Amino acid sequence: MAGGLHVHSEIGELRRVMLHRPAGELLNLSPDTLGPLLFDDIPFLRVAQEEHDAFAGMLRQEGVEVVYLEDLVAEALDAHPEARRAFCERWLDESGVDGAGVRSAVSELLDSLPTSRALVDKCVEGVRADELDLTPSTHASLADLMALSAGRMGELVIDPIPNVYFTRDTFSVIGQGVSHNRMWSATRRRESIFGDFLFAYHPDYAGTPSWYSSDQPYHIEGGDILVLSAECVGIGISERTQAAGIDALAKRLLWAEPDSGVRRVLAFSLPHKRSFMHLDTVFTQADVDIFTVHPAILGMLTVFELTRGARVGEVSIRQLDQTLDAILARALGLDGVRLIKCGGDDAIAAAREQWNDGSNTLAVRPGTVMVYQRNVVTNDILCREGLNLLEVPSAELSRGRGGPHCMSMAFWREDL
Ligand SMILES: NC(=[NH2+])NCCC[C@H](N)C(=O)O
Repeated sequence: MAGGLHVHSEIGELRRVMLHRPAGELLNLSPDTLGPLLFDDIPFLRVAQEEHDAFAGMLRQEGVEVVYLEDLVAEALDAHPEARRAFCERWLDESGVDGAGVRSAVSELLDSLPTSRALVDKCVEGVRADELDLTPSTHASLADLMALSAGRMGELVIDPIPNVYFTRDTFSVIGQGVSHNRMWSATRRRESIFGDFLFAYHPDYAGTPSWYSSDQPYHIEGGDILVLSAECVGIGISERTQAAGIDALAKRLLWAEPDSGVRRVLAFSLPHKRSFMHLDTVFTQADVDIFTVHPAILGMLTVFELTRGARVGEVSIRQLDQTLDAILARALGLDGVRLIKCGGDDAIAAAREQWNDGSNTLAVRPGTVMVYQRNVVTNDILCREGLNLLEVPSAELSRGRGGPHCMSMAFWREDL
């Protein structure tokens, strides 16, 4: 296995995966900022890190190479020191620092950091006013004064980016290329900077074909993208992923030069609400012919198929009227697939365990899946259906509203 990317399924033997270890950014969450920062509670960092280390350790135990986003971005900046300034400027531009005085104080803080890795960590963590070296020029404008009046109480001048540990979402590996996604929420938009610099400058990843770029106008989030096979990609039309974004991504995948290999995009229309946040929160693939699903979506998904149109660059669209299992079976070239319901037939367990990502499984190979330990009802059912479960401790990680699939981006899977 060389550098680069190779993902043609959701379940082929996982060889390399990218994570982010949650860190100081979670300490910069406060009750007042939880809503806009897309958290429902404040995780206890030390335990969240222990759980995350357990997750990474279990992956390694299965023979998977674990790489960390923060290391890759730092390596990219080390390989191209001239890119460090552009990286800082873009992060400052997108961080909403309007006053020139505060901006230059933050810039100095960034410049004082000894390593690229410390820089990346700081950018994720956010900046408190009491970390800045304040001079008279820092108070030169109204914008500076307003930014700092909060700061006197030790508050944040720049918000943290606490959702980085959901590495599934900001860019998506499809085949040998990558979709640089434009995120739906303001809090997650700066995450794109990391992927953009990684794929521009990292020695192992520069030159990777791009299927979508984060400066396009329509949002797409990676949790909505499932690589069902080398020829077929499933994408959720959701609160997070706009239909127009899928039009653009599908067109590129279907007609890209060099060829992406994708011949069919299935678009699944989801209700626009938080419990159905992404396609991977309502179903994920666990084995060649097994999916775990949120029972509430059965019978209510509208599915469209996008394929090459008659002329170069054209896309033809048709609505599929079969049931979800029939659509998935056809997409995978199988006679049938089994859909295992999160929570079984118990509506309360289904809703509760769904909320804690009960159907957000990460396959390390066909039939062996990582799941959150806390979803005992669903896990019991998955076991009885013959799946091999690797249970990730999840009391704290789950507070960010994402499970093993959301917390990982597959970089390399063996072909099935
Ligand atoms: N692929 C996923 N389901 N990711 C979950 C992301 C959770 C995160 N708090 C957000 O709201 O964006």
